[in-house]
Amino acid sequence: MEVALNKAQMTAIKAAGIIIDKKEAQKLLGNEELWAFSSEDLALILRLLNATYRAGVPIMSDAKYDLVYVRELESQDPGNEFLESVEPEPILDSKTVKLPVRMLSTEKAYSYEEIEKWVSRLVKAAGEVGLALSELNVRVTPKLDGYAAYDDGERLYTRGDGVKGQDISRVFERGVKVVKNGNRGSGAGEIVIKKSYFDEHLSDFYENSRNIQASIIAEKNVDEKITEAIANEACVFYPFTLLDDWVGHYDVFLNDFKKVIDRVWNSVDYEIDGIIAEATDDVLKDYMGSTRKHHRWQIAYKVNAEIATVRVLEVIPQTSRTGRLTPVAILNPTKLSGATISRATVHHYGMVKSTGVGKGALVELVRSGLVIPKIERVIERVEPEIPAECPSCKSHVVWDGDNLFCPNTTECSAQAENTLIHFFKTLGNVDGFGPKVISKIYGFGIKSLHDIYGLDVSRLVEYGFGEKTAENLVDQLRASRSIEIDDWRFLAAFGIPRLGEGNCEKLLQYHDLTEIFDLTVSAMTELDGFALISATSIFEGLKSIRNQFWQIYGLGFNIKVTTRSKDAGSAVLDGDVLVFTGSMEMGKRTDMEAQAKTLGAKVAKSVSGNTTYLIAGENVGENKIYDAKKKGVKVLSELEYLTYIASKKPLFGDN
Ligand SMILES: NC(=O)c1ccc[n+]([C@@H]2O[C@H](COP(=O)([O-])OP(=O)(O)OC[C@H]3O[C@@H](n4cnc5c(N)ncnc54)[C@H](O)[C@@H]3O)[C@@H](O)[C@H]2O)c1
Ligand SMILES: [Zn+2]
Repeated sequence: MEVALNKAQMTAIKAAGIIIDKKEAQKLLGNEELWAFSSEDLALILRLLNATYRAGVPIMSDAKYDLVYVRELESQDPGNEFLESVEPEPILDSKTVKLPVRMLSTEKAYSYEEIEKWVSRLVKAAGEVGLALSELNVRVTPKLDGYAAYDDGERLYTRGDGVKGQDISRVFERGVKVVKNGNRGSGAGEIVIKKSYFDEHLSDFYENSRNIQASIIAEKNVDEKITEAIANEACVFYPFTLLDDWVGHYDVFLNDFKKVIDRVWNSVDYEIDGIIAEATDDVLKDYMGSTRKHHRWQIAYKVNAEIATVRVLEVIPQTSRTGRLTPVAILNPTKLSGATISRATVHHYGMVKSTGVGKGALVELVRSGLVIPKIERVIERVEPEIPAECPSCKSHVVWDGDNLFCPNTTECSAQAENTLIHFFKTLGNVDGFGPKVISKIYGFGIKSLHDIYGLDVSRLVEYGFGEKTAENLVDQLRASRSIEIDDWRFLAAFGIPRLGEGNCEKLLQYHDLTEIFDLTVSAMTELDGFALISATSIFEGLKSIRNQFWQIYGLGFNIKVTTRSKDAGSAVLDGDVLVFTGSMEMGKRTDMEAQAKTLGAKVAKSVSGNTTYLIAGENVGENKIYDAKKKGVKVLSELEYLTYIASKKPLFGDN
């Protein structure tokens, strides 16, 4: 196998303190005859893989890492240091600090039998510690596949090497919130990105969410798309205590294993890479303790992943609603984890070009659990075919970054049909207008939503639909207007770029549907969560659908209006940058900080030239005060601060 390491991967390897030159590293990684390696070399390869993975630029899938590489070292040298310790995270440009608690990895199980064995160890330990078996319960949660962190209320820490981590409190300063409006200080969790948001807004720009997590955590500036994702609460810190869970007796857990797993597996809209099962009894947990690598009372269950080598029959382009050409690889049908796979999408044409996926290429496919199969790597590349024209309208296609686009936004039938399909799919209240029906009526010249809503039974029969089907379709059109629909969903159905469901919901918290077409770009940027780039593109998008929108709106839909955000316009501390220090009389400092944020202030951890006020409670060192004053920052006592808020807050209004 050929492995070409890129610059980011080499940087990650160097940053992890591994001294190796690029050629040598490529040679090690390229040789798949693992049995021929010494255990030192295998451990070195694992360290290379780990360093790139933690930096957000992995070389291979987790499945292959776990099932091929780690397993090989386990069989050759089970006591190897690499296997016994927590796989280290890269050192960031931030302070290394001792962790308030040890943060460990988890033991892993890939089969029911391994879970059974773990449960029997719990049962044995329960006997030894005198816990009645009727009280032996298990908590099961989804295993979030994000970036591990620990929040003690003051700081946020990375896992580091499990004992010492790094202070990444800036993640909160960047606006990342605790999920579900949870409190600060709820312990271990993961920084994760909402899957649906990633697919809709980020997948064209980032290969995986790990790239994004890594840049949020690193010192470097995050780009606008990430800032927007943070503002939309699509990127959050998720403490494990807040996870929906299944808790029950160990017997039920074993007997209903599949049911429990299925339920937990589907309980969150975040990437997960398995489920976590753990004992709930504190005495038992204390008694069982941990190794240097994992807690004995906890285990991760991962669904067996499978890998297959497949020949590509051809790669065909498909034009999406936005004009982007998606490369679809048609494969020699192959059985993988119980399903027959005959196609897989490639990320974009840039990747087709760089990896050489085309007719006759040999690729490796991985399917892990319920995940859609992915082309893991290309074993034999070919000279790929890059389409010159749109498969639908034959327009000459153009590159934009890594993507090919059909520029014909007005007459490309693929774009138009997919736009119509998107409308009905987003409304989500009727299901008759899928790809087949849309494509058929489009062929008869029904090219707009307005045309569709003008259809009657006799016309549909003319187009070749049966009487029953035609009646049914007309009924559905009627139903789509009479069934109540949220205004944000209705707006999102028009498919304006950057105006997906999340942003529509946000926007309509501030303005009515009827007002948004008159919003200026600058008015939009003043709303929470709309940066300049998206505001501009939303403005253009709204302008371009304006007429069509009112035409459709005028047909009379049963629209439910979003309730206006209570604090719209009540950000009394807007523009203030506050730093709190010392112990407060009126409540916990963290609560005061949270309140200040809801009032629109930015809260920082240390005083800088940008700070508006330093709010000093009890027991604050002279130096701190002196320092702040020297920087020209005004110092307020707790009481002065509360008076300041009160003076800005309208007293009895609810606005
Ligand atoms: N692709 C690669 O090249 C590559 C390289 C290195 C590691 N990896 C992957 O990383 C894994 C090792 O990662 P790890 O050391 O983080 O160990 P792990 O996969 O066992 O995960 C342990 C972590 O799970 C997290 N977690 C998520 N949900 C949880 C929940 N509900 N309850 C409790 N904890 C939860 C915790 O933060 C904990 O630190 C490997 O098994 C492999 O899959 C891949
Ligand atoms: Zn086209």
